[in-house]
Amino acid sequence: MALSRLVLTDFRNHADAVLAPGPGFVVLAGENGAGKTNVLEAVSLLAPGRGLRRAPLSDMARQGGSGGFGVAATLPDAEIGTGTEPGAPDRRIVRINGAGAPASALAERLSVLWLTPAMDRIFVEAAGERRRFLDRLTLALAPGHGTHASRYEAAMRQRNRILSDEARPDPQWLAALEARMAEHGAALDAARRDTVARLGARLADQPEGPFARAGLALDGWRGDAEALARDLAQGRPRDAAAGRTLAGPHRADLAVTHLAKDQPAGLCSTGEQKALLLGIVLAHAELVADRTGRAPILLLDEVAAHLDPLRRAALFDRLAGRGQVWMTGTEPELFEAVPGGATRYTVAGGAISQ
Ligand SMILES: Nc1ncnc2c1ncn2[C@@H]1O[C@H](COP(=O)(O)OP(=O)(O)OP(=O)(O)O)[C@@H](O)[C@H]1O
Repeated sequence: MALSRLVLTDFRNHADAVLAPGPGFVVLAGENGAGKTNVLEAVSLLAPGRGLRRAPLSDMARQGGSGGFGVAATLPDAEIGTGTEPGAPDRRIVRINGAGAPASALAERLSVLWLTPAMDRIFVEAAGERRRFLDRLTLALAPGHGTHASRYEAAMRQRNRILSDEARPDPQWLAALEARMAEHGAALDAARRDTVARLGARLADQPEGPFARAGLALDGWRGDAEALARDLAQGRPRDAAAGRTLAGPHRADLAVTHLAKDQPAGLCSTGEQKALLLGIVLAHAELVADRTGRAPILLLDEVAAHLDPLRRAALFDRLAGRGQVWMTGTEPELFEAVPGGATRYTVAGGAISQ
């Protein structure tokens, strides 16, 4: 799976950029603030969700531009695009082959996965970051995952509102919402467990190399739809008092262990944590490629700069021939060991040249 053409219109600091990358490595080099991460962010918006910065859409339209933005790409079998219109900076538009589509439909077209410097703290932050990471991994294996997540959350928001606002909430209304949460919540939980199990098995099979092997487990609520519906019904008074739903798959956490050291990832050094993340992402990319026949697009923001030359060469080796891999760095020299056939761009002040 690779983009053969990417067009940015008024996206961040790129007024009008057209890229025609090859199917393998795509290297973006340039000074701080040149607009390299912006290009990766644009690609990340071609998947469902808020992209790699999780920024509001209204931040993305170029200052001094039309007020809207566009990101369009050509895939082997489709033209896809997303953006906003000048008068509606918060409303996301998605098009597939020229027709309007929900953002969730993008997951059926391509998988995009990223590693950014902001993810360096994922193992010491609150569970939400790790859960989001796991959900992105899961989405690449189960495209319906995003729809289950949004339906679960929509039903939960309604239930929370009724429990907090109504003195005597209608039990039938609550039961209907809880049934919806149970259906989608159980599907969410099952898909996450499946991802953790498959990815865990793949990581366990790998030799201890330059990227640390991670052990994975899903912590938190577990059960089936029936159990979840029962737990929610019993938890009404508790949730009404708290003003939110205190138990369920929306509270799950991905527990990661450094296998060789038998240590929780949160206690590992920053470099070790980065190596764990990289190991998970690489194993996941291979798993997705084997299972779906299409390698995810990988966006590695400033990853090369944090690796010593040996690990850097090992990274390029491992990624060679595994689909489209976008990498950024301030120095072109960081990418000298990238095998031939890479598309190399220089980014400067929002202008991209080859
Ligand atoms: N909506 C916007 N309109 C115009 N420019 C923007 C917008 N949003 C961000 N920028 C600019 O984009 C630039 C940052 O780009 P980006 O994060 O891609 O840099 P980078 O090349 O990855 O840099 P670094 O190496 O420091 O990570 C900044 O100069 C910022 O001011």
